[in-house]
Amino acid sequence: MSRYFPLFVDLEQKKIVVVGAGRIAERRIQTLLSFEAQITVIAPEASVKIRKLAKEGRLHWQQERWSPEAESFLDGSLFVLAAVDDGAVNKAVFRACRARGIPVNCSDDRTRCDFYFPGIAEGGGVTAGVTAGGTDHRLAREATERIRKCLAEI
Ligand SMILES: C[C@@]1(CC(=O)O)C2=NC(=C\c3[nH]c(c(CCC(=O)O)c3CC(=O)O)Cc3[nH]c(c(CC(=O)O)c3CCC(=O)O)/C=C3\N/C(=C\2)[C@@H](CCC(=O)O)[C@]3(C)CC(=O)O)/[C@H]1CCC(=O)O
Ligand SMILES: NC(=O)c1ccc[n+]([C@@H]2O[C@H](COP(=O)([O-])OP(=O)(O)OC[C@H]3O[C@@H](n4cnc5c(N)ncnc54)[C@H](O)[C@@H]3O)[C@@H](O)[C@H]2O)c1
Repeated sequence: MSRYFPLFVDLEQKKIVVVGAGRIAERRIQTLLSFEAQITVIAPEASVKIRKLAKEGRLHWQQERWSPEAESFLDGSLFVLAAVDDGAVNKAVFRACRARGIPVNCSDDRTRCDFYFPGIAEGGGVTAGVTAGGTDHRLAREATERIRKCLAEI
């Protein structure tokens, strides 16, 4: 696999579908909301925080399991995150996105990621996205923290 290119994208008003509403989905949704994305979550159960965001109208929670019928929710999305605690479901989401030409990230399998979710460091008017090339999330976290400290001094 070649190195992934760091692209900086305007997410304001862009539809993003997240399948799964647990710990990983919640962390990533909070990040994406801070970039003004329009989130649709598909999951039968959701974390307390995601339920609260849905109640406040800050995202749309489609309370159902992934199924072939749910595929219609993918239409018009800029990209999709699959963060279900069941590899078979993440794989099914991956296939549905590939069939539609929608970039997809499976949080349980680096080989099923058209893009990686980065560590994000911001400060002094700078936004940095950090990846260790998909091979080492601990290294990505450590580098992100170091860059955060660096940007705090700018
Ligand atoms: C950077 C960060 C962003 C974020 O997630 O926000 C991130 N992972 C983070 C944390 C983290 N990841 C994992 C744990 C729990 C285990 C532990 O504690 O060790 C924790 C800790 C936690 O969750 O606290 C496990 C894990 N991660 C991946 C797999 C699957 C695989 O490797 O195939 C598995 C095994 C899952 C399983 O076993 O089922 C895959 C990916 N994780 C990535 C990003 C992508 C690029 C990574 C890179 O650049 O190299 C990539 C490749 C794809 C993607 O998901 O985009 C964030 C750290 C920064 C921060 O916290 O600030
Ligand atoms: N990439 C990363 O950084 C990283 C880190 C840790 C774990 N993971 C992986 O991410 C995935 C999610 O982990 P988590 O800790 O958020 O899990 P979790 O148990 O907290 O949440 C799982 C979510 O999936 C939903 N779900 C279950 N079946 C579903 C279905 N059929 N259709 C739609 N939604 C369904 C549940 O309702 C729940 O909201 C796991 O595969 C885990 O291995 C990735």
